[in-house]
Amino acid sequence: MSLQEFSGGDDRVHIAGSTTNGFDPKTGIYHSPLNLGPRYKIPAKHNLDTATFVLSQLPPHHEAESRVALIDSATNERVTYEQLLHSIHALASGLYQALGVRKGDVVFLLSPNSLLYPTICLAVLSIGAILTTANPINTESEIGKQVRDSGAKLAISSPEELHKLVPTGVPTILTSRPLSGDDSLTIEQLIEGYDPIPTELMQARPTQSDTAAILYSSGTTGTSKGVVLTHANFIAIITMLRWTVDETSAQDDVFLCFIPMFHIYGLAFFGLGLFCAGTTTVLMQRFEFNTMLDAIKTHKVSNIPAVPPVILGLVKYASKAACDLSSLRRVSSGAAPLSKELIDEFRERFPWVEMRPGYGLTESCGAATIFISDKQAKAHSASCGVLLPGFSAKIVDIETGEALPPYKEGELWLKSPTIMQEYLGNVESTLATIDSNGWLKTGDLCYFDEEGFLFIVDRIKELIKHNGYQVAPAELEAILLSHPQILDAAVIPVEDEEAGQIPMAYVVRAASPDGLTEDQVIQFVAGQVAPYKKVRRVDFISAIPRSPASKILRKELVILQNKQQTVSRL
Ligand SMILES: CC(C)(COP(=O)(O)OP(=O)(O)OC[C@H]1O[C@@H](n2cnc3c(N)ncnc32)[C@H](O)[C@@H]1OP(=O)(O)O)[C@@H](O)C(=O)NCCC(=O)NCCSC(=O)/C=C/c1ccc(O)cc1
Repeated sequence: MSLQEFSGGDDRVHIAGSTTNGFDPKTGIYHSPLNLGPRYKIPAKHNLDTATFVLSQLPPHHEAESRVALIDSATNERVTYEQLLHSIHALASGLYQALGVRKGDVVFLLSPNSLLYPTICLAVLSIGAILTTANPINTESEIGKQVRDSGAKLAISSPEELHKLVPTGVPTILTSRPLSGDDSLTIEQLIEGYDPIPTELMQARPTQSDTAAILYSSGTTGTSKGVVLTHANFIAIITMLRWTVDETSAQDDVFLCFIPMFHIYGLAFFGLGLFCAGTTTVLMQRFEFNTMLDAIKTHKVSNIPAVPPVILGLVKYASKAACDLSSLRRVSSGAAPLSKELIDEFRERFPWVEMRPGYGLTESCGAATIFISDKQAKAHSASCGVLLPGFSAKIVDIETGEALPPYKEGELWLKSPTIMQEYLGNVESTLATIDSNGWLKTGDLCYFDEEGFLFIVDRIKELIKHNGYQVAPAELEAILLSHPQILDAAVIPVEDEEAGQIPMAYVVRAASPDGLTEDQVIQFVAGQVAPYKKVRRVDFISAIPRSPASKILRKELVILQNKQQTVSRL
């Protein structure tokens, strides 16, 4: 969907910050009750890329010299806005001139969060190359699959993960020099060795309709899929983020980043978008609870985009630990469900901190809902806010396909200029996820109240959410079935207080009934997947329930599991 198509036809009167429900009973469509106002129009100019858009909004030169964009929480190293701008241009020039990276080439980035991460993202985007990112804890075979699927021409890797890229044969440069003294080319060398050349001098500039990134998500079905996001998608979400910072008076906040920038949540905030607002971010390379508490105190952190396990940790441990969280002003939450009980407990323990749950997907290029005021967030405690400006939604009856009014539960469908183009090379999944009118079927069971606040009830799609990361049961089942002693298998989510959910496998053993133990099954899967995807419990069963069409009836196994848990508690 182009921006031009999107901008037509909406003549309703919006009041910024208000929450009329925006529901049109004639069409069954919910419109955002918010608008961007005259200052923050999503740019319609076709010849515009994400990096140029972001860099045009950095603080002015006289401020950029001293204004700090990033601080490494471990080393206290700082990057000013001026240094950031210089590094991005120098790296873009190095990638273009020394390595011949051109518009449309896919660059695979494999690294934990680092001060250089945003520079790499913005440099890649500025020359029209396509960014694809991955979790550095993914296994060699998961990484190999993504390299092949995305068609990566070049990889950029942290030294620790290089060995996983070697078998792919893709030329790789390192983010920094390894301690071993390996003499591979590094990003640091490119930044030091190349003078910025104005991006306008480069041939074939990217436009809004070009692909900017391919981020891997499990989508509503099956295994990992490449979510194709355009520059138009990023420019739209960054415009909304910039607007959000103003609306919530967060310009002078000190942000803490531990959410990974290889996912859309971290990428949109910390890899790209927040620089437009001139804010300062304290960056943690790896998450560790006590290090986080120290960083909050040392750097007087005021704003944390977080995920539910971290909020649970704050509630359970921080209030008992001798730590100073007085600088905190706001904690938001995304990526996985946050219970009303936990939200209420958080507010009780940290009454000076605003708690703002949100909702978003990789397929919507990040956030789709927001709370503009704390008053609203408190009054609608189990909700994740109202639609962001420019978003429309439908609640669709799962049986009849009918668009439903407030308080009726159905599948949430979204439309906005941030919605992905497609799943890379997967027409079937794209057609199953985006309908012919551009509606994205989220796979989440939701309802709106009469004021336009969204409530997530359950997941229709069969994804497991472990620590805010997606785990696709089908991927684990395929691995289980490759074991010679496993006849059949199904994987379901089991609720877990700390991680949200853990993957549990039901396994039908082949021939010798005592041959295979729970631990052997767990180890077999653990050897092939990233740690967050590990099967953490196994139960043996005589047959997996399947529909006549042979589809696994996971709901039946979930009911069985719940019953077993109740029995074991008695
Ligand atoms: C901070 C968390 C919650 C916890 O970190 P952790 O404790 O280090 O755990 P990890 O999950 O990183 O690591 C899991 C496992 O990997 C292991 N590990 C760790 N680093 C290593 C290593 N380098 N080598 C090898 N093993 C290792 C680690 O030991 C552990 O192993 P195990 O004990 O077996 O579970 C971390 O899980 C985390 O950042 N989760 C968030 C994921 C996330 O951002 N998802 C977003 C998806 S996008 C989305 O949904 C968008 C929504 C959105 C919503 C609203 C909005 O407004 C906008 C957007």
